[in-house]
Amino acid sequence: MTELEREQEYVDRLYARVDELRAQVAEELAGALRERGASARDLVEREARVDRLTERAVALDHAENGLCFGRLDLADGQVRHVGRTGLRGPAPERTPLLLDWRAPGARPFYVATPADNHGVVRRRHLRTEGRRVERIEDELLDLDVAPGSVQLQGEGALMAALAEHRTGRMKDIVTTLQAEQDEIVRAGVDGVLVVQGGPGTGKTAVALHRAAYLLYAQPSVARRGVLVVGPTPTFLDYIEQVLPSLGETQVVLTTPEHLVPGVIPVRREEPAVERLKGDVVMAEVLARAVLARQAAADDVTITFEGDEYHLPGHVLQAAAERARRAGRPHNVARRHFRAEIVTALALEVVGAGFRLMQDVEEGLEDELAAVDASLAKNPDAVLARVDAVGTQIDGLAAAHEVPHVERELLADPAVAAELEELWPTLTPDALLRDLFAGPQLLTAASAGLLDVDERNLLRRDLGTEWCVADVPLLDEAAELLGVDESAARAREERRRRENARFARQVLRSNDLLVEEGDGDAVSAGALLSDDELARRHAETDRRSFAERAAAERTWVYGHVIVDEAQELSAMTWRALFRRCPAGSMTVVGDVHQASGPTAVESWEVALAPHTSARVRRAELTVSYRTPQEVMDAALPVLRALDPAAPAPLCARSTGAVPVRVPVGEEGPAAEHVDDGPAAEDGDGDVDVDVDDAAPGPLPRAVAAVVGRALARGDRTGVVAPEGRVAELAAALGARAGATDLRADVVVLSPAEAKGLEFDAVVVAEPAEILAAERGLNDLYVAMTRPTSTLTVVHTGEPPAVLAHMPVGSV
Ligand SMILES: Nc1ncnc2c1ncn2[C@@H]1O[C@H](COP(=O)(O)OP(=O)(O)OP(=O)(O)O)[C@@H](O)[C@H]1O
Repeated sequence: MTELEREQEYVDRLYARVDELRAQVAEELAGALRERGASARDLVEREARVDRLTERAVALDHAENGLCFGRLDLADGQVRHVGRTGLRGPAPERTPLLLDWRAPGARPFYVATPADNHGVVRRRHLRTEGRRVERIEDELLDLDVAPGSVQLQGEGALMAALAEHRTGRMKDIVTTLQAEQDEIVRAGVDGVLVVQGGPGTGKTAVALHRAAYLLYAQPSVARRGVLVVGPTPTFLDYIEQVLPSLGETQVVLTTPEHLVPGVIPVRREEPAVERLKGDVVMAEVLARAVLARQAAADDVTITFEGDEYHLPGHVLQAAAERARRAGRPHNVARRHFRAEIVTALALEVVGAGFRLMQDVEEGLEDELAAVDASLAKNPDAVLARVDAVGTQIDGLAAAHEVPHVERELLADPAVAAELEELWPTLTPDALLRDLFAGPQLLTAASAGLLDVDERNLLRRDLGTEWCVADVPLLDEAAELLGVDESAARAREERRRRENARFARQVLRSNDLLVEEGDGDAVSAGALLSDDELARRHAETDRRSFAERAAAERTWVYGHVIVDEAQELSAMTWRALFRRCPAGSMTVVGDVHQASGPTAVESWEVALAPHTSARVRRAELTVSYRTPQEVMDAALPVLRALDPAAPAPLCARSTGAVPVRVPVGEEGPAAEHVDDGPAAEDGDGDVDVDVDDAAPGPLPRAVAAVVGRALARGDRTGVVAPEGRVAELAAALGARAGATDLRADVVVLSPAEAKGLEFDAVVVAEPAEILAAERGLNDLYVAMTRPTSTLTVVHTGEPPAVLAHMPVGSV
């Protein structure tokens, strides 16, 4: 029997066990669903069991592909197979059959080297197709073991994975995770872990595997889930399969611009506006804007039942001060402010009535005239109050009156309107709209913080739709304003009681509940409290974890992962730390790829305001995407950005030297474009749906290069200056901008290309890319997207940073 056959036998055994478990789970699930249950508690337990079994069934399904991918032979003779999930044999032995890749025992699979072999003699990679073992490949790690005793087979699993054609969907790298990556994946959960690394060093892949690891290893993370923040929706589409393929679903994927549920920004603004809105100064402006809406008046006069009552400014200010105590947000503090003001008013009203009565008793003529006047205005109210206070008015009697008058005050629309004016209920939307559209509000909120030009940048009409940079401001505003949940809580309590009543009826009608004399619920052997009944019934929220978490702005996650983190503004960082106040985050990015208006050039700057968070740094140094030849071509761009930047090391070299294709007025001189090795059977002919009426020589040249890449079977990305994306896409018959990456050819701006990769990349008109605000960074991003070939197509002279590239024959 060959080694391959032996492994096949073992893998067959694993799949047989999976099938057995699946059947078992399915049977138990069916049984659980059929169960009627003797008691209401049984019902509760049954439901929990159904949830558990469903989760297990899903995990077993996810493990189907690539169930087992590794094996460790230890010096003590032990053999461990490593895979996507842990498996044990049947009870009572429960022999370990397969080790979950995240278990501590599997770690040597990723980190053992001949120099530090962690007790491993041999590491074996298994490449499977469905349930069939296609290939095995061994590494000998204990050099003291006689070389003849183990057989090394196959090419490096890593190289095979890296050389594969891309599919437009990121795959997990659980089978070939490298040691420096594994260290990051398994790093402790506390504090912020910043991972800096050049293009293609696996930052995204590692961050996602870290999410899977933490969900497996850290109960606190599993309870609250993980938030993954990526740069664009296209990027999220690109990575969305990775965590499910690792069996993890407790994850919410989002972009900074979709962080606030219900807010869908329609566009970006000028860089200067985005920069200003992203600056931390806006937190202060917003805080002041909220303060300005709280009892801003000096004195007020409130009319109630025809009489005027005066509230001096100092009374209002003192009440406002007390309401704001303990950092209560505006809409919560409002309740306290209102209560105090209403009491003050009620005392005024009662006091006025009391004085009136005294005056009446003293028989002062002019005061009688006042009573007459009052009666004339509102006879019922005055007589009612006189009645209530009676003849023996004193402080006590007046105090009894106060709650009654408070209720009357609150029910009076004019008083309610005055109170609302003094301290309005505000939504984030209203606060920001009023601020940006009202010159006075903005000037007051930003005095000493912003100058006139900056204020002008923020001005907009009341009805303008939200833009990307408004999102963290709306989040900040939501935090400052808070939600007064007292009414909702009261509603919830009513609903809870209603649920308990309903659950009781259901149980009674199913003969599961016997009512005892005192009204307590007694079921066969089990007592169920009202609370439990209500909870049991209320748990009808069948949304998935991700749906619930994503819908709740204030959801606190167990861990937050931020990709392309160098792009985030200070205001976005504040919004993210709110989603994980404990500051448990993995922040990955590359400061040399920083290109947006709010991007930072150092992690210290980005995280400085969050000094309470413990920050650790890690670095990834080897690029697994970018071949050496491509990195060499991009190196002058990196050096122009930062002469001291270390060039990422490359895991492989392809022999395909990137070329530039100059385009004259007439376009490429011939139909043939030599941009690297042609497909084996390719003759270099253009095989792309080129629009013959393509408007100019550049689109024609790009189309020619793309055609050649497609002929090689390469999934191709064209990265072009933003202003040319539509034109080039039209010429190529492709869809422009963020689109389905599974298409053969995609045309993107450098910003849209962030984090993505393609077999072949065509960079169009680099001089225009360089003309953007952070053009060098954009060009560096664009040039480092290919896994295989890079071609730069340009009109005119090449930019200096690309002049070194050899010219492709045209
Ligand atoms: N250990 C590995 N085994 C196999 N493939 C890997 C490994 N590490 C990274 N890769 C692959 O390298 C490519 C680049 O990875 P990834 O996108 O995570 O890099 P990145 O550092 O986020 O890049 P960028 O900064 O350009 O966004 C991906 O195709 C990824 O699957």
